[in-house]
Amino acid sequence: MKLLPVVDFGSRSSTTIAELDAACRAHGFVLAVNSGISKALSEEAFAAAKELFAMPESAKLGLTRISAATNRGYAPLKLESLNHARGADQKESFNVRFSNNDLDGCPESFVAVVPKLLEAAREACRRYTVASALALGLDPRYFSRHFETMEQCTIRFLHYPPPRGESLVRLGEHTDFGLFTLVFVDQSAAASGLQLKPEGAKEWTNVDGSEADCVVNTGALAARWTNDCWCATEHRVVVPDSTAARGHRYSIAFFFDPDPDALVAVDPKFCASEPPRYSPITAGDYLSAKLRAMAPTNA
Ligand SMILES: O=C(O)CCC(=O)C(=O)O
Ligand SMILES: [Fe+2]
Repeated sequence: MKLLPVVDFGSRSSTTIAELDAACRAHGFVLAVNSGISKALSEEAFAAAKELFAMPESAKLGLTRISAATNRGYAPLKLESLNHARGADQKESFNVRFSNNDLDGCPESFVAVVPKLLEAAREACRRYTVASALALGLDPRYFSRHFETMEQCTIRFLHYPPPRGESLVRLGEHTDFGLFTLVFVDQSAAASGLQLKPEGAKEWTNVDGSEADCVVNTGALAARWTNDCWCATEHRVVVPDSTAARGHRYSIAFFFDPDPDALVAVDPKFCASEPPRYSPITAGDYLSAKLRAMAPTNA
């Protein structure tokens, strides 16, 4: 596969917009620069996340625990499964949202960086929603108007410890749920291990995001709005080589999910040659169902 295009989130040039559209139609993955989340801030966030995950097990188990209803807090190793057929994911994580975070027991550095990241995420959302609406030939506010409260957006800090002779798949194949996701990977990891498989492809392709701020991928709600013109492509995280197998991998995923009352219905623009593939659903109903399915007990 051709290397992923590097998209400048601040640019509205016709070349950038056309590259974004072409990549999202082909597989839904691009690399971003000028995302709104600076290098210094992502480095500060990784340092804080490493401190959080290095806390003793007993302290981590005392942190607020994630549930499908809140989607905030700590998920211990192997609690969740993005792909049930494959078993538990080899990761622990901590989620924050735009309000009602309970950071009791988290390191000071973590408590300090969360509000900065949330503010930067708001800017990243503004930049990318406008760029993607333009790329699709839609009104510039087509998506951004559904990110007023940002209450369904989530920042997820992830830690994948060295695998203990188990599966080399760290995170099972899945598609993301929302409009789009930004993934930052700690650059000290020898190789990222993030892979994507476009529909119909037989092989997995490595995603190398080292030249950019982060990787951006299209989520299922963008696919629904565009009648699959923009793809929500399967991706996963594997242990890419023996050096990585001894290492810890850290990433931070920003999930941009529209406000709960946003009605996601296929836009007529994408129904010229075929009927809508999806019935309308609110972003609230869609995301709740997905989060319940990912939870360990389906509760
Ligand atoms: O950790 C990563 O690099 C990817 C995470 C991811 O795809 C997800 O959490 O949905
Ligand atoms: Fe994902």
